[in-house]
Amino acid sequence: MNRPFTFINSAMSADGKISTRERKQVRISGDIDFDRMDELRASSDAIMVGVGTVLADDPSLTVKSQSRRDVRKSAGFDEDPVRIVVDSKARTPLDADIFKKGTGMRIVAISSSAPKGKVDALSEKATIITAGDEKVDLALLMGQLSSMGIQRLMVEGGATLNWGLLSNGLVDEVFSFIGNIFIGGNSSPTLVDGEGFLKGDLLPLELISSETMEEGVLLKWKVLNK
Ligand SMILES: NC(=O)C1=CN([C@@H]2O[C@H](COP(=O)(O)OP(=O)(O)OC[C@H]3O[C@@H](n4cnc5c(N)ncnc54)[C@H](O)[C@@H]3O)[C@@H](O)[C@H]2O)C=CC1
Ligand SMILES: Nc1nc(O)c(N)c(N[C@@H]2O[C@H](COP(=O)(O)O)[C@@H](O)[C@H]2O)n1
Repeated sequence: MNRPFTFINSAMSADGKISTRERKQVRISGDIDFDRMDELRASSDAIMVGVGTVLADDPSLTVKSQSRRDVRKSAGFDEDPVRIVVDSKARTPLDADIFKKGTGMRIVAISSSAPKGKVDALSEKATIITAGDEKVDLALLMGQLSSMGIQRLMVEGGATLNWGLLSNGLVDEVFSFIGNIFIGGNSSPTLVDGEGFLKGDLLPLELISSETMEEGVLLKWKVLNK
C-alpha cells in the first residue's frame, strides 16, 4: 500500500506527558523548538491532528514565518500545507481556527458513522474523506492521501492518534522534545496512549540523533516497523 512518508512531532514533559489531566495545552518547549516545528511544517505537504487536539488546543496549524510562507508560495505551493483532522464522528467545531486562519486545503477525515447534518456543514469548509465504519481506518486514509499527492506528512498528535498510527505501522520517524518539567497524573495524555503494546510485541526504535535544546533535549527516532 502506498502511503506518505510520515513523522510525528511532539513535545513532552520529563515524565512523558504531552498535556495536563484537564487536557489543557501547556508550553513544554521554547521559542527555538517552536521555530523548528514551524520549519517542519513548511517542509511538509500536509499536517495531521486528531480531533481531540482540535477540541483541546484549537491549533491553526499554519506556517508562522513569513519568509517560509514566501518560499512555499514562490515554489507554487499554498503558503500553508494541507491541514487534516482525523475525526470519526465529525466533532470538529465549524469555527475551529484551522478554518478561520491560513490558506489552502483543509481535510476532515470521518467514518461512515458520522452524523450527516454535521458532515454536510463541515463539507462547506473542508474536503471530506470517508474511511472506515465506526472509526477512521487510518491505513485506508493514508492510501487516499498518497493518491492525492501528499508525500510528506507531519503528525502533531495527540496521544490517541499517535497510538493509532504507530500501532498500525504507519509512522516512519518521531521527533520528541523532552522538556524540563514534570506534569504527572495517571490520566494526563502521554506521547502514545491507546491500548499500548504487549510485552512480546513492543515497537522498536532506532535513535537517529539527540541534541540539547534550550532547557530540554530533542530526540529523533526512526520507527522500525515490521
Ligand atoms: N505537547 C504536544 O506536542 C501536543 C499535545 N497535544 C495534547 O494531546 C491531547 C489530545 O490528545 P487526545 O485526547 O488523545 O486526542 P487526539 O488528538 O489524539 O484525537 C483523538 C481522536 O482522533 C480520532 N480518531 C479517528 N480515528 C482514529 C483512529 N483510527 N485512531 C486514533 N484516533 C482516531 C478520534 O475521533 C479520537 O477521538 C490534548 O491535551 C493536547 O493538548 C496535542 C498535540 C501536540
Ligand atoms: N511542539 C510543541 N511544543 C509545545 O510545548 C506544545 N505545547 C505543543 N503543542 C502543539 O503546538 C501546536 C500549536 O499550533 P498553532 O500554533 O496553533 O499553529 C498544536 O498542535 C499544539 O497541540 N507543541
